[in-house]
Amino acid sequence: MSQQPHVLIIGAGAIGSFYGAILKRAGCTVSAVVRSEYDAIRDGGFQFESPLGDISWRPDHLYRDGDQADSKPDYVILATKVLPNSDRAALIRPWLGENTGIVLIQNGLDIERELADAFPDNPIISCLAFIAVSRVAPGQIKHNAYGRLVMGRFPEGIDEHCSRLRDLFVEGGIDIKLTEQVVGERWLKCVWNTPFNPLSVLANGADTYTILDTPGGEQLIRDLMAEVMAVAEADGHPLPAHLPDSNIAGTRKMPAYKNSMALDYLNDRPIELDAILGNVVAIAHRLNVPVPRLETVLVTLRMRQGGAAG
Ligand SMILES: NC(=O)C1=CN([C@@H]2O[C@H](COP(=O)(O)OP(=O)(O)OC[C@H]3O[C@@H](n4cnc5c(N)ncnc54)[C@H](OP(=O)(O)O)[C@@H]3O)[C@@H](O)[C@H]2O)C=CC1
Ligand SMILES: CC(C)(CO)C(=O)C(=O)O
Repeated sequence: MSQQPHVLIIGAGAIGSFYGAILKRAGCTVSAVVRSEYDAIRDGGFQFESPLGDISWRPDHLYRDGDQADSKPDYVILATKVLPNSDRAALIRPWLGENTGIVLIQNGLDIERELADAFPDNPIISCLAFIAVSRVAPGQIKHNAYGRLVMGRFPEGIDEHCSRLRDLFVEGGIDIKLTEQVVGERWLKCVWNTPFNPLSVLANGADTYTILDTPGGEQLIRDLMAEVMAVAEADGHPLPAHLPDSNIAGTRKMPAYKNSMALDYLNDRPIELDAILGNVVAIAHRLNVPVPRLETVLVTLRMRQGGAAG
């Protein structure tokens, strides 16, 4: 691999453009595939408001889609939303060389398998983002806080692709945790996302304080967390019993916050219902773990979507 890797971001929205900015600061060549915001980004690049300072940047190469693929980057970072109608393998395929690392910075559970099956010879680096960042206008991004990534090779382990990428992110100013057990880390994060994200949509785009402070709200969150933890344990990833307490205490310490699914709902965009909730319920069914509350939330949201997500 060359001194300064070439990184391609596919789906450079809030997350993709943020981590692209970090890799640009680390001296990488960073290119981007963008869809609806192509013209704005071609004209003005990615403009940031961020506590990190001015991290605005312009992609070295800008593409509309894989038909324009003219290189095989060292890493392809996929940062689209995980939606049922999006063929993620098709988005990546045109850009893959023999040794290209596939990096997923996306929420959800069991979201890697489809890509591991499609590209068995390429390393898959699975990442969890702990950050609050959102698009406010075409090409304009507001980074509110945080930025830490947890990453590891899927299905397990840490290899040289992970370590190299970790070094680059650290050089760019981001805190990274490398993990041997990235699936366990996905479960850990889902204990927060699986209750909070869908509930915020049922509650009409509610923020974290509204959810926790509505009478019965915190208890509902705790009950949903307990169901997620029971599925995680049955799937071979037991989680610490104090997790609901520490998650809730941590959430109360942050300012009132609207998660990414609440923002999608409020902006009339599709929500990642299957990746964040549906896949957890599917695993529960496979392993015979009762999850009545998670099922209720899932089915109600599917009704709301007119059955489209079913
Ligand atoms: N934002 C946050 O704070 C956090 C987000 N996450 C997760 O990160 C992932 C990305 O989220 P986020 O960045 O917020 O989402 P955004 O909606 O901001 O960005 C997604 C990007 O993907 C693009 N895209 C979708 N399909 C295609 C396609 N076929 N070709 C090219 N581009 C495409 C979208 O373009 P278009 O505008 O055309 O739709 C958009 O630019 C999600 O899984 C989310 O759950 C995790 C932690 C925090
Ligand atoms: C954990 C959190 C809230 C970080 O932004 C997230 O993953 C989301 O917004 O979906």
